[in-house]
Parts: sequence; C-alpha cells; structure tokens
Amino acid sequence: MRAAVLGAGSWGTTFAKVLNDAGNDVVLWARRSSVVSAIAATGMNPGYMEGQIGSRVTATTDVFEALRDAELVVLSVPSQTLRSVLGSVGPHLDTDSTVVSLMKGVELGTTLRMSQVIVEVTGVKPDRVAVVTGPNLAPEIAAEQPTATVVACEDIDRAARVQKAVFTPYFRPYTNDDVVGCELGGAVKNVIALAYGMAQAMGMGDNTRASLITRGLAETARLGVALGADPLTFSGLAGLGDLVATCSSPLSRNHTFGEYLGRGMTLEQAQEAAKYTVEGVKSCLSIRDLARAHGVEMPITEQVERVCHEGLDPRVAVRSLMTREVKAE
Ligand SMILES: NC(=O)C1=CN([C@@H]2O[C@H](COP(=O)(O)OP(=O)(O)OC[C@H]3O[C@@H](n4cnc5c(N)ncnc54)[C@H](O)[C@@H]3O)[C@@H](O)[C@H]2O)C=CC1
Ligand SMILES: O=C(CO)COP(=O)(O)O
Repeated sequence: MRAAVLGAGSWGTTFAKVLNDAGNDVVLWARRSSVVSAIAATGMNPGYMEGQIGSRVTATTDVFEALRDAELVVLSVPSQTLRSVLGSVGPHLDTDSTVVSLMKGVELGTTLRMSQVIVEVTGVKPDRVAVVTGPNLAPEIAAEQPTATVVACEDIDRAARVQKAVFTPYFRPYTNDDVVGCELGGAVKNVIALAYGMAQAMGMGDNTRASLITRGLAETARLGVALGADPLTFSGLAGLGDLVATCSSPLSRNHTFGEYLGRGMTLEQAQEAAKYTVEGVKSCLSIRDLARAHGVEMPITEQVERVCHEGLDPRVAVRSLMTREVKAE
C-alpha cells in the first residue's frame, strides 16, 4: 500500500517505521524542513525516534505531496491541533482512502473524539475512519519490542485491510468495530496516568496505584457505555492494556507529567520541564465536560482537572476522592 503519515513526532515517525517494515511505501509529512532534511540525509528523526525509519519512507513538508495517491492517510498530531491541520486536507483525500487516527485526545470546546473531528472537517464517511490504539509506547515499538494493538473501524473489512497493512513480527494488530470504546479508552487513560504519576511522586504505594487503575477503568467504562461503547472493549488492549502500560511506564509523558505535579510543580513549571505532547492535561477538561453533559460521574478525572487547571494541591485531591460518600462497587 501507499501510505501518508501526517505528523513526524514520536508516534508518527515510529508508525512510519511499522508501515515500512510491513512492506508499505510511506511519505511522512513534517512541518519543519529541518526534520525533512535530517530524514533525507540520515534516514533518522533524532529527538523523536532512535534508529532508522526505513528505506521505503521519504519525508516532505508538502502535505499535498504526501497525500498524493495515498490509500492510507495516518494522522498523528497533537489532538488539539488536528482541526487546523485538517483544514485544507479534505478535498485532497483519495475517494476510497482510509483515514487512520493514532491520536488519544478529546477536542476542547466541542468534546468531539478525534474520529468525529476527522469526519466533521474532511466530510469522509465514518466507516472510512479507523483508529489504531492500545498499549503502544512509541520508544518500545521503535526498538521492536513485541506489542499488541487494536485497529478499530465501523467497517470491519476495512479494519482487516489496515490490520494487514500494519502487521509485523513485533507489532500484532487485532480488529475491533467499537470505535467509540477504543477511542475513549485511549483518551481517558492519559488522565488516569496523570493521577497515577502524582500518586507515585507523593510516595503512595501499590494499593493506591492499583485502586487508581481499577477505579479509573470503572469511570472510563461508565462514560463509554453512556456514549454507546461495548463495555467489553474496556477489558481489552484499548482499555485495560493501554491504561496499565501508560500508568506504570516511566516512558509515558502523561505519567511523568503527573509526577512533576505530584512533586509540587505548578502547571506552568511542569510544562516548562516537559516540552512534548501531554494529551491528558487538555483532555481532562474536555472529558470532564463530556461526562457532565451525559450525567456520568468521573471523580478521578474531576480531581485531575482541578489539580491541573485550578491549582488544587494533589494531596487535597486524594483526600476528596477518599472521603466521598461510600457506595457499591
Ligand atoms: N508517543 C507515543 O508513545 C504515542 C502517542 N500517541 C498519540 O499520538 C499523538 C501524537 O503524539 P506524539 O507523536 O507522541 O507527539 P510528539 O510531541 O512526539 O509529536 C507531535 C508532532 O506534531 C507536530 N505538531 C505540533 N503542533 C502541530 C501543529 N499545530 N500542526 C502540525 N503539526 C504539529 C510536532 O511538530 C510533532 O512533530 C498524540 O495524540 C498521542 O497521544 C499514541 C500512542 C503512542
Ligand atoms: O499512548 C501512549 C501509550 O499507549 C503514550 O502515552 P504518553 O502520551 O503518556 O507517552
């Protein structure tokens, strides 16, 4: 297949390598010409991925050149920038191309999931949009460590075609037709990983952390079910799998950012220390709004939002969580 990957950050670059290794021709779109020059000269994208991206991958700053004849159009930019990146792209998509979202966020203001933003801005039908998500820390995949993932699409035949296109001995994709559940699993786990990082930095132990993962999954599933997701999705790779990987890994940017906040940094200080995409910091607001709009209780998400955006001390957030009225599991 011919694939375009828009966004040459950590995951976009690594996914270009996966596509290369699965036998596809790939054009990687980067905003900065320095990134394109580095890839042309060395085959690498230093600062975003270790090692060679692959001989079938070329890079360009011209988005229309990247999109030409692309059967797969893979989107991997920070969630809150997707709408502007897509602005001029719609008319340049091939009529039967598949648009693949790698992003894990919910748009601020609209509370739309990334696949919904794609449909709204480009006009493609929802069954042409696939989502790739799961426990997929990019540095581990770049090192070819065995990883499973999910390709979710309403059109299961299309999901199977994407599955074939990204299947390598180190990257094992499963199909799923629950786009809503898979996307929400990916977005909410970033918020729970912020809480987990805070708890870890405050010296809290394994009971606390297991409680956060379990109750975090419970509130994710509650929101998912309210929005029409299959509850089983949350016990799979896009739910529990990604939640465990992101919460427990020092490679996770959300986990690390949570640690900064747990050590007492302000949001601004943490942002100064972390010059990379931390989706949960913005998505905690949109996910909270989405939950409130559907009458769904998401207490961990509510407290993470208050720590991030209202300056609440994380210790006070923990106390608020623990002293809520008791109830049935
Ligand atoms: N890094 C990882 O391990 C994984 C990341 N993801 C998701 O993939 C998405 C992309 O994340 P990463 O590649 O990790 O982020 P990153 O911070 O490594 O790279 C983001 C890329 O987007 C570009 N960018 C930033 N603002 C832009 C704009 N306004 N217009 C166009 N391009 C812009 C940056 O120059 C950079 O190339 C996120 O939603 C993230 O949650 C999903 C799975 C794994
Ligand atoms: O989504 C990820 C792993 O599946 C990456 O998580 P971070 O964005 O926190 O690094």
